[in-house]
Formats: sequence, structure tokens, C-alpha cells
Amino acid sequence: MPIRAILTDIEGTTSSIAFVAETLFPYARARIDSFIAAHPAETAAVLDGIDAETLKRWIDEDRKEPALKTLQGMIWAEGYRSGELVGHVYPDAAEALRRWHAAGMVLAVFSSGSVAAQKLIFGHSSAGDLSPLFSGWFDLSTGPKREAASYRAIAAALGFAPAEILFLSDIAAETDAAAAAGFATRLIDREAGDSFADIAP
Ligand SMILES: CSCCC(=O)C(=O)COP(=O)(O)O
Ligand SMILES: [Mg+2]
Repeated sequence: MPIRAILTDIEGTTSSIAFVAETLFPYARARIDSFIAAHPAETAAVLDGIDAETLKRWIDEDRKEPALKTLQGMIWAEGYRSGELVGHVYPDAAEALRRWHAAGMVLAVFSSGSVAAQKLIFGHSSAGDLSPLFSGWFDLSTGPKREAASYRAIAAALGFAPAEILFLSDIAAETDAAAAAGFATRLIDREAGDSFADIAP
């Protein structure tokens, strides 16, 4: 079956692990206390009793907890709007995403980062506003990234057969789960020099 849609991970795939770990995570960690104090009602609805110290520990442990991911997105929004944060996207990824979109490929994101955070990193990226290229945004509210059922749900939401979707990720457990759901997959190893320029869907 020909590939008609591309679903991509963010951290380690379109964007560097260093940007997430060394810029985004510290930015949110340093502002957790002040952000919760400034937005008590909004954050209480997200956190459901989770305290700031637990959130900081989860950041240090790189835990993919949905409440943390939602809060991080809320904090990062201020940084992107002020220009303090500029989303890192590899130039080859930006170029390929634009090319695939122009060729009629449907593009979508599946990341542990919240949908709001996904729209921010692509909307305020080093390559400009890439957000209009995407027509689907999926986060942990769809399901865990290492479970095949999540990918089946995404295929249904996008309206394609799993075999028509190519999933790109830097994590083998994620591409394995997508493959188990019937997706075409490509494991991206940026450390080894993998690039989106090599991908011909
Ligand atoms: C949306 S940018 C921040 C990404 C993030 O918080 C994260 O945990 C990365 O997860 P991914 O699933 O994109 O590897
Ligand atoms: Mg990743």
C-alpha cells in the first residue's frame, strides 16, 4: 500500500534531545512554583493534588506523566510568546515536512508532549511556523506511545489504513508498537547521522 500519511515523534526525531532536556525541561522546572502560584485555579484543574516537588522530581526522571506534560506546555507557552524559547527543529526535518506536505502527504504528530506543547514547538520553530503543515496532533491522551492500540486509534482518527501511515521515532519500543499495529516505520538515530532527507515515503 502506498504511504499517504506520516506520523512523527518530536524529541530525538524532528527535534534534538538536547533542546528538550537542556532548554525546555529546565525552563519549566525553574518556573513551576511561580506558575502554580500565579494560576491557582487553572493548575489545580490539571494537577489534581500533585505537588510542585513531585513535578520537579518527575522532570528530573523524565517521567511521561500526562499532568506534568500539560503543565509544562502551559509554562512553555509564556516562553515561546516572549521569544525566550524558539523550538528546535532539524533543518532536514523542516525541509522534508514542507516537501511532503506540498506533495499531498497528510502529516501528524504523536508525542509525549501535550498537543499544546506540540503546536508551540512547531509554531515557534527555528524554521518558522511549521504548524499549518500538520493536520493531526496526538499526545498521551490517545494512549501510551509503546502500545499498539494507540497507533490503531491514530490511524482511525486520521482515516487511513495503518499500512498507509509511516511512523518516525527515535525509540525502538515506539516503532515496534506502531509496526505491531500495521504501520510502516522508520527508526531515526540522529547520533548515527540519520536524516529526514534519506526518507522517501
Ligand atoms: C512537545 S516538545 C516537548 C516534548 C516532551 O515533553 C517530551 O517528553 C518528548 O517526548 P517525545 O514523545 O516527543 O519523544
Ligand atoms: Mg522521541
